[in-house]
Amino acid sequence: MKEPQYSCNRNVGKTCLLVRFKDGAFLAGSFISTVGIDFRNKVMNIDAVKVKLQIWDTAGQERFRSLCFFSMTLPTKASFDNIRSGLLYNSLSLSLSLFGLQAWLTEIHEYAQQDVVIMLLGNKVDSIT
Ligand SMILES: Nc1nc2c(ncn2[C@@H]2O[C@H](COP(=O)(O)OP(=O)(O)OP(=O)(O)O)[C@@H](O)[C@H]2O)c(=O)[nH]1
Repeated sequence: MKEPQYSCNRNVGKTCLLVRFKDGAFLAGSFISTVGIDFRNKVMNIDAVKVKLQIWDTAGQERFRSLCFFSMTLPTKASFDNIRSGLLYNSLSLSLSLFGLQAWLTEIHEYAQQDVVIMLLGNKVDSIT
């Protein structure tokens, strides 16, 4: 199962949430932007069946966006064709991070399968002022 991860803006916490999900750790402090795209695998037991999740962590920065889409459209196994679901992130502490979601939705619907499942996640709930 391929489970990519999308977002609209940088610095909303995509990598942190992914690391937390995979390793149970939180990356506090210094922050390094994702360049292009990154992958992480996690094997889970669901109803006694072993399922391998492949989660893609995309770049939030506009200047790395074309690299990210280039990687996704390469004619390899890791391509848009294999996308089963997408996670759209926004930071609840930054109302601006909602802008740009439409662009990601358009890309997903253009390239991914018709029945792709999309989930909207709100992060940084602790930083709402
Ligand atoms: N307060 C708070 N900070 C967070 C939370 N999640 C992540 N951060 C911080 O937000 C910063 C950015 O986190 P990343 O996970 O690198 O963000 P990203 O969306 O992957 O960034 P790009 O790769 O540039 O798109 C880091 O300094 C994290 O420590 C959260 O839930 N609360």
